[in-house]
Amino acid sequence: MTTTRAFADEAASSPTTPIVHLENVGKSYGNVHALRDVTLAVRQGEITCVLGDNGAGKSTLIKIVSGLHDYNSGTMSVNGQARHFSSPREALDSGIATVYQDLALAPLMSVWRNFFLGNEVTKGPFKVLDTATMKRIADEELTKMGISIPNLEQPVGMLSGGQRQCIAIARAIYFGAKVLVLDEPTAALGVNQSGVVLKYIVKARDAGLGVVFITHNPHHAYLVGNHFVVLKLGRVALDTHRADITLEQLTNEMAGGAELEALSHELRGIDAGAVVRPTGKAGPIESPLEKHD
Ligand SMILES: Nc1ncnc2c1ncn2[C@@H]1O[C@H](COP(=O)(O)OP(=O)(O)OP(=O)(O)O)[C@@H](O)[C@H]1O
Repeated sequence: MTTTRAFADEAASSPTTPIVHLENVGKSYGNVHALRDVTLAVRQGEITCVLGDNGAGKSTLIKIVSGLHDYNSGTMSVNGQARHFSSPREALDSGIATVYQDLALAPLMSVWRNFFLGNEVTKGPFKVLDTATMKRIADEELTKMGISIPNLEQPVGMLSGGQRQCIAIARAIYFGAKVLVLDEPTAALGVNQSGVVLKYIVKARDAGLGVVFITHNPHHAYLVGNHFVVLKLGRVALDTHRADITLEQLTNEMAGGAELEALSHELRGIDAGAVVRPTGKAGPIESPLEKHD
């Protein structure tokens, strides 16, 4: 039967050593510098929120940590050992599980099949799929996490986006992830579903995992985060802990307080209510249905 994955470097970690530590990491795509001198410590039992606007470098950071891309400079250590992953499988074997927003699960497969996808339980000399065991474990594990899915035979494509994220999180925890990287898990969700997903992010943290929560939403980050890192144009613009920042300050940092001030200065004098017609003259827009003699 499939058991929890073993981690070769586990003994090297201590509660104070970051599980994943990026130090002055840089990544370029040709002459585009996606990341420069990025330092980030991910610790067990903490939710590290990585925030940033479009193009800040969040996806590039995920790709490095999850083994999709290598970095060009600096160091990434996992449990105290410098690593260059050459595949996502290597990252997974080191305990780093990444849940992507859209690619978390296979939509046409059932809940229990998805739970075991890539880690199927087999039995006997011919390695026949042990369906009964997989269904039982999936049911037990989802129940343990408080995830209520009435029918595990249902294709996951029929579930809500929030439920799919929760199943992917439960699966990563069951298969022994030490670090859970979540790529904008609440970006496509409404308020209620976001709340459910945030609850399971906290459960993952409370189960002792180091969670990396990538988001551009400071409100979601502040609801659950212990540690906040804001990326801007590939650099770390802020690295702070919950005790040292308020939601208002974090929101302001994300909104680019200084940039917004400069923009509002530039926009002063522009009449936001004005309508510019194709002729260039301001005035009310004529309805296309209006009759002209
Ligand atoms: N494969 C690539 N080739 C060239 N440039 C890239 C590539 N991937 C990303 N970039 C560039 O690197 C920078 C960082 O991009 P990245 O996708 O990491 O940012 P992001 O914070 O995830 O943005 P978004 O929220 O829009 O996805 C951007 O300038 C982007 O155009």
